Amino acid sequence: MQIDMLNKVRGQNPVVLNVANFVTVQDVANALNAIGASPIMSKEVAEAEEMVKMAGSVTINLGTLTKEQVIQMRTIGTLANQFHKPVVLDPVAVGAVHYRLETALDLLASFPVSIIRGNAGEIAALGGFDWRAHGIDAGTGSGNLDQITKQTATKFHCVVIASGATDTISDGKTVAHIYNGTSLFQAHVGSGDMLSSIVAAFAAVCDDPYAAAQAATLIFAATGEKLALDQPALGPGTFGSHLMDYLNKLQTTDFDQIARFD
Ligand SMILES: Nc1ncnc2c1ncn2[C@@H]1O[C@H](COP(=O)(O)OP(=O)(O)O)[C@@H](O)[C@H]1O
Ligand SMILES: Cc1ncsc1CCOP(=O)(O)O
Ligand SMILES: [Mg+2]
Repeated sequence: MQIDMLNKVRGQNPVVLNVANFVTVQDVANALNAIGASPIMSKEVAEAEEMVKMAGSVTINLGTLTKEQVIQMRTIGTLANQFHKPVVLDPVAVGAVHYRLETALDLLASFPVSIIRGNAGEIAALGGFDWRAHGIDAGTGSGNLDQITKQTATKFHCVVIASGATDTISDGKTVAHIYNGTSLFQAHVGSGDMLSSIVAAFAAVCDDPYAAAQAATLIFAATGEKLALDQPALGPGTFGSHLMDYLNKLQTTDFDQIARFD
């Protein structure tokens, strides 16, 4: 586990281009900034080429998609591939809304992505597995998440992160798990979106998307866990603002005692 990748993010301050959703855009920008990356959001397709050239990586978040935005997503994804910039796809609610699933599959057929980061309901839907997603939330299913994550990674030739109480990560060959976290993440809308863009920040400074996915997922989940342990009185609102402080202040050594993964 390359926890010291956090220092590379802070040292290089990579620009992360985000096609964000309008619900959590500010959380995503602040979380990226706090951890040491440089966020930029864009809604205009005409600036796509300049934006992609400037960026170290790209996050495409389907959270509040429109037809116009899907054109922008396709343009940015294609350009990112052309300029060798890693793309992270966050397939918000594809497990619950058929239109979104069709759109996500269409985008994935148009350009390759380095990493897909979603909850279990979203990853199962992309992989074609049976699951009962619940809006933006993972919902319930009885499938084996190791198999679902691994086979979805194989299907799309990329790294897949299925986040949740345990985060399951696969490159299609092996499966890794992160056991850190806190249930307060579930109470704060935007936790998954922040994670996806932080994964992109790590992918910008590391040529190995599997290693970047594992390091980013561990650091995000363990940061929330340490915060919840240090300040047990926090609720969903205060957790969100304190999370920014912790993303900013924690050092790699702070994870020595707390990190749980295999
Ligand atoms: N029940 C839980 N217990 C601990 N951590 C959780 C739990 N659910 C989600 N997380 C953490 O919350 C973060 C966001 O993941 P998740 O909630 O699955 O995404 P989304 O918001 O897209 O559904 C991840 O870091 C994950 O580890
Ligand atoms: C509530 C909502 N509606 C559309 S996008 C969105 C935010 C999803 O955020 P997250 O997946 O990070 O919880
Ligand atoms: Mg989500």
